[in-house]
Amino acid sequence: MSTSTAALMDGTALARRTVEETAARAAEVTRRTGVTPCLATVLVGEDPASVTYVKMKRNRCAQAGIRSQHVELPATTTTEELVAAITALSLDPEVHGILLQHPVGPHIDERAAFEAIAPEKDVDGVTMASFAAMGFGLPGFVSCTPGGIMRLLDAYDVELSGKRAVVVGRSAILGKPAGLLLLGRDATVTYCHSRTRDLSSVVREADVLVAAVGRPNFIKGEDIKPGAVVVDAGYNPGNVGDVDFASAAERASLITPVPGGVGPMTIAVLLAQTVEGAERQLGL
Ligand SMILES: NC(=O)C1=CN([C@@H]2O[C@H](COP(=O)(O)OP(=O)(O)OC[C@H]3O[C@@H](n4cnc5c(N)ncnc54)[C@H](OP(=O)(O)O)[C@@H]3O)[C@@H](O)[C@H]2O)C=CC1
Ligand SMILES: Nc1nc(=O)c2c([nH]1)NC[C@@H]1CN(c3ccc(C(=O)N[C@@H](CCC(=O)O)C(=O)O)cc3)C=[N+]21
Repeated sequence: MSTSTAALMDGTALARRTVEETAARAAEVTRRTGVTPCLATVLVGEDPASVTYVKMKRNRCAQAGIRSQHVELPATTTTEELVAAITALSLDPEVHGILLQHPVGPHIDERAAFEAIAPEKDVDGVTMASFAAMGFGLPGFVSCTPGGIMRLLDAYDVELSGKRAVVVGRSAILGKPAGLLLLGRDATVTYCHSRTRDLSSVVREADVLVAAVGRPNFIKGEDIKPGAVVVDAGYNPGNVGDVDFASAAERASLITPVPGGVGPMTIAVLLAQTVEGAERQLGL
C-alpha cells in the first residue's frame, strides 16, 4: 500500500489567476491606446506536438484579449528564410511579442533564428540578451517555463535561500535558465545532465528538485529527499512527466502534477510577458 503525503502545486489554478490578471492588463492597454497587444507565433514544419502547443498558446491569447498572428513555414525552410521572417516581425510595429516554437529542425541554425527576435519582443525569453539579463538578475523577459516554475514556487511560499536546488537538464530554454533563476534567489544550485556520474546521489541531496530531462518517469521516489519540493517540467508523449509521480509523492512535501503543473504556467508567463512588452512598446 502506498500513501501519498505530498501536497500538489496546482499550476492550472495559478495559471488561471495569472491569465485573468493579464487579460485585465491587456484590456487596459487596448482601452488606453486603441492597440491590442499582439503575439506572433512562428512554427516551422508540422510536428504534431508543436502544432498542438502553438494552438494552445494562441487559444489562451484569444481568451486573454491578446491578438495572435501566426506564421507557418514549411519544414524545408532555410535558416536565411526563417531569419528573414523573424526580422520582418521584429520590425513590424503591430507585433509586440514573438514566439518561435522550438525545435525548428536539425538543418536550421536555431540560435541564429532566436537572435533575429528583437530584444524588446523576446517575450519567450530565448535570446542571448534575455539570458544574460536573467544571469545578472537584471530586468528583462525570462524563459517562460523557468519563469512559470519560479511563480509556482513563490505562490506556494517555497523558501529558496540557502536551499540545495538540483536541476536535471541543461537545455537553453529550460534547465539552464531554471538554474540561473534559482541561483538568483540564493539557492545552492547543482546541474545534472547526461554525463553526470551517480545522478541518484546528487538528486538525493535536493531540497528543491527541477526535472527537465525529457524522459518519462525518469526520477523515482527512492531518490527524493523526504520533504523535498519537486517540480516536474517534463512533458513527454502521453502527458507523462519526468518524475515518477506516485512514488515521488510519497516522499515530497510539495509536487507538481503532469499535466496541470508547469505546462499551464509556461503559457501564462508567455501571455503576461507579451502584455508587458506591449505596454513598454506603446509607452505606457
Ligand atoms: N511544460 C513546458 O512548458 C515545457 C516542457 N518541456 C519538457 O521538458 C523536458 C525537457 O525539455 P528540453 O529541456 O527542451 O529537452 P532537451 O532534450 O533539450 O534537454 C534534455 C536535458 O536532459 C539531459 N538528459 C538527457 N538524458 C539524461 C540522463 N539520462 N541523465 C541526466 N540528464 C539527461 C540532457 O543532457 P545533455 O545536455 O548532456 O544532453 C539535456 O540537458 C521535455 O519533456 C519537454 O517536453 C520543455 C519545454 C517546455
Ligand atoms: N520556444 C518555445 N517556447 C516554449 O515554451 C516551448 C517550445 N518552444 N517548445 C515546446 C515546449 C512545450 N511547451 C509546453 C507548453 C504548455 C504545455 C501545457 O500547457 N500542458 C498542459 C496540458 C495541455 C494538454 O495537453 O492538454 C499541462 O501540462 O497541464 C505543455 C508544454 C512549451 N514549449
